[in-house]
Amino acid sequence: MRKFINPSPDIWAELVKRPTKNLEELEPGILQTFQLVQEQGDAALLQLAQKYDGVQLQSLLASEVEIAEAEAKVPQELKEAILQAYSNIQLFHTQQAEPVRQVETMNGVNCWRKSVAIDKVGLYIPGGTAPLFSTLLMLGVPARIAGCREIILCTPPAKDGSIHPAILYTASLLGITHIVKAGGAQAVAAMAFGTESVPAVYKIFGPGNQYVTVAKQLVSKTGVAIDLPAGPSEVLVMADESANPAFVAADLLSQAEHGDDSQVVLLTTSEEILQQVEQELEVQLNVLPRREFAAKALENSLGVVLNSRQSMLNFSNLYAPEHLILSVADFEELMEGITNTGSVFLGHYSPESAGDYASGTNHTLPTNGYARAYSGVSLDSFVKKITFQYITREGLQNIGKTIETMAEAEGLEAHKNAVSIRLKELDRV
Ligand SMILES: NC(=O)c1ccc[n+]([C@@H]2O[C@H](COP(=O)([O-])OP(=O)(O)OC[C@H]3O[C@@H](n4cnc5c(N)ncnc54)[C@H](O)[C@@H]3O)[C@@H](O)[C@H]2O)c1
Ligand SMILES: N[C@H](CO)Cc1c[nH]c[nH+]1
Ligand SMILES: [Zn+2]
Repeated sequence: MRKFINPSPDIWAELVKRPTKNLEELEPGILQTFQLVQEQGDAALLQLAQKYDGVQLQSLLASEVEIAEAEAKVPQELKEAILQAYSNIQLFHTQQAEPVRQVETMNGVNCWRKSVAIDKVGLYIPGGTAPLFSTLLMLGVPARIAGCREIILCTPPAKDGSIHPAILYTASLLGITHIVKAGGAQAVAAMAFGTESVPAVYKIFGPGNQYVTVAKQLVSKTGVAIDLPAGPSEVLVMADESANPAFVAADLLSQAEHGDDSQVVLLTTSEEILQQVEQELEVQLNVLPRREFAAKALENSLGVVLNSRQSMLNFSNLYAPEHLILSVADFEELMEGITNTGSVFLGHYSPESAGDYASGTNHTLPTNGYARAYSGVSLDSFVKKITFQYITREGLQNIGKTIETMAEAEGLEAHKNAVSIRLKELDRV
């Protein structure tokens, strides 16, 4: 962890930069992948599965037999946990549905907005180093609530060509049957452009490593929509003297273990807490199965002592972390000052893992500072909001003059005429 004691605000902008490669470095390789997929379709996906996932696939699609057999391979305890998480995520996201509200802006001028599902969506489920079936719940549940008709799932295959049974089991729960064994930029390209086995979709969802995230950003220039840039995981913890150093270290490690390009940040008003957390990190890191990823991520991470709660807040808002934990005694006031983050965890007993798996909130969240302007995935991500209006004869007489005046001032006579022609007819009757 890189340590800073009361760093001058002049260097904060430098400190909040993430350790990820930039777009320019990754772009040429990803554009080559796009071209290959566009030219060769399924053949390119098979070739790239061999190159990047080290597997020679017999088929790109998971078969009905593979999907059916997965259920028996998932332990009962895990099934129950998945069902509990499913239910909480469903409850939280169902409440996000907006009722249709008709507003009469003037007498006879009626406006309303309706949410309509995006017809064809593609879900990317990371699987490079860990099979994130929890991500399938985070994307599949709101897609189902929204009513998306066609759901395509892409996830990288394991070295033996299989897909983790928990991903297949979760897909079955969600009624998703079009499961493609493809990862990385090639999966994103397949869902954007279509191949023989992968129908092109209207919007691509899902987190992933830097290749996946940059690929999504690049395809979004070609007409397909994307949810948000959700790259390598991050957490920022603000800790005061009341924090438990072992809890804080555990929270930092929980995101550091995602990958060596993850970054975690500790902000504290106490040098002693920083030291204690560092000691705890060492103890807990050594027994983690994914300690190599976590150790690399920690090298890129920050421990910063600041002299006030307000400074912690200012730094955090500038950093705009994917996840923010307030490990402080009285979080209420601090909470009100938060402006930039994906998701907030309050107090000493709200670990970030709760949001990753089961509390109900969505874990697909903006990283790399994008939380300054983006929100995480929600039910809204899977719908379009279409506006409607119905103007009565009386309504047009009420609003007509306003439209005519504005159209004339913009020099758009045809716009004005569309109103005038009707008003003249109404004057005649
Ligand atoms: N922000 C969020 O909401 C969120 C949620 C969950 C996970 N994540 C992040 O998702 C990521 C998962 O990463 P992962 O790698 O385990 O799985 P992944 O599925 O995102 O990526 C694996 C794929 O990357 C491609 N790839 C790997 N090395 C490559 C190379 N050198 N060149 C080109 N392509 C290459 C391969 O095609 C491989 O199939 C982690 O960074 C994690 O932090 C983020
Ligand atoms: N922390 C990740 C989002 O950044 C989500 C996740 C899935 N599984 C465990 N964690
Ligand atoms: Zn996580």
